[in-house]
Amino acid sequence: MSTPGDFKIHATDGEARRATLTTAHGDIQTPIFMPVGTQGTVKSLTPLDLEEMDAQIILGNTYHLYLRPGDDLVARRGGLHKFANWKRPILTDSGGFQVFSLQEIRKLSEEGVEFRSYIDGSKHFFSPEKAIDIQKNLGSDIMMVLDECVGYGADKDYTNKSLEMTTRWAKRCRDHYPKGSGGQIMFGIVQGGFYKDLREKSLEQLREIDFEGFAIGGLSVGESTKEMYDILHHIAPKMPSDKPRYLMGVGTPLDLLEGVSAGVDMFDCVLPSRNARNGTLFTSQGKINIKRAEFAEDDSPLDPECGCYTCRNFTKAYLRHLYMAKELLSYRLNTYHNLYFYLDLMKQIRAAIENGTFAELKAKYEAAYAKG
Ligand SMILES: Nc1nc2cc3nc(NCCc4ccc(CCO)cc4)[nH]c3cc2c(=O)[nH]1
Ligand SMILES: [Zn+2]
Repeated sequence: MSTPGDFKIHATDGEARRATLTTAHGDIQTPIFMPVGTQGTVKSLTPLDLEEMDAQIILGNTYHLYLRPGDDLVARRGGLHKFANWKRPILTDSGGFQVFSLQEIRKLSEEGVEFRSYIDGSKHFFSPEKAIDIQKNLGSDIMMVLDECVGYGADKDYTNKSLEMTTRWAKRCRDHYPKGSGGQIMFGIVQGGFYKDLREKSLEQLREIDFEGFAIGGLSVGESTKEMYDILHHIAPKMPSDKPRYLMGVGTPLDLLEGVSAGVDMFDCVLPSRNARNGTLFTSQGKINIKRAEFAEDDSPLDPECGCYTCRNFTKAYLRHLYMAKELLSYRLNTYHNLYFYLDLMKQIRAAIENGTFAELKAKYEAAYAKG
């Protein structure tokens, strides 16, 4: 009988790992991409759509669900799985990043963070314990600790003090929900900004705490791709090799391939769903924007190599028309394709690690996406 948090590595190819992570709502095959369902829904898609494209796990958000409809309301309805009718695993972010990135007005102290609701301006306070209680109410399979994600360009002294508080908060989160006290598992979050020594310090402090997995936070915050990859390759291989490694908020198709090559197992990003809504679509030949006039009478599918519902049933001409007409179906068909593309890329990555051809797969996409 496997236990939530069990992590079994089946194959490696360089630093890349092919593994299985056990959660209370089923096993997850990694490397994995997690579609973002901030408010308990992946915008414009149904759970059936997500199951059809083999989404194994989706991401929800403590900050948003706490403010609306309320984590207590969700708990009274049996938790987020029941409320949203999603039977597979859910990971919830702790809200740290959202408070720091969405809120101008907020007060940070050792106790936690005070902020105002973006909905009605009411005042709220997240302590580490409160952030865990909300995730307990939501019933997510993987909980994230409350952390401070320092902004891009934060100086070394501030970054150092911040990571030390994030470690103290991480300990408080773990103590508030000890390992094995329920079916939900908990990940620590490595901070340290763009300072390699501080990244190592954050990791050394966190690995003392018994988390089922570790995330890399503080990236995808406005830095260049080179700066992200530099930190990524420095810290990912140093993270516990027997536990899942999750790179938060990342990224483009090339970022996913780079992350896997550095030893990362889990990813989430709003990019595929958000870009779908502005007509930017990912294909095996690179990125295209469907609103371009050249597609007005193009009767070919979006991506001839894609097996998704959108590519099997509609032409670029029709998808362009829907976009220009601001039809709701444009969101749905574009989102369906982009997420299918990301999930299929991860499926190709898993197979490539199993048969030792990951480098070739990475080179293929680097060529297709070279123009950025
Ligand atoms: N708890 C926690 N959560 C995080 C979430 C993050 N998400 C990101 N980046 C997402 C950035 C991002 C935002 C929007 C778009 C689409 C439009 O361009 C793409 C990426 N970085 C992140 C860092 C943290 C972090 O340290 N701690
Ligand atoms: Zn498609």
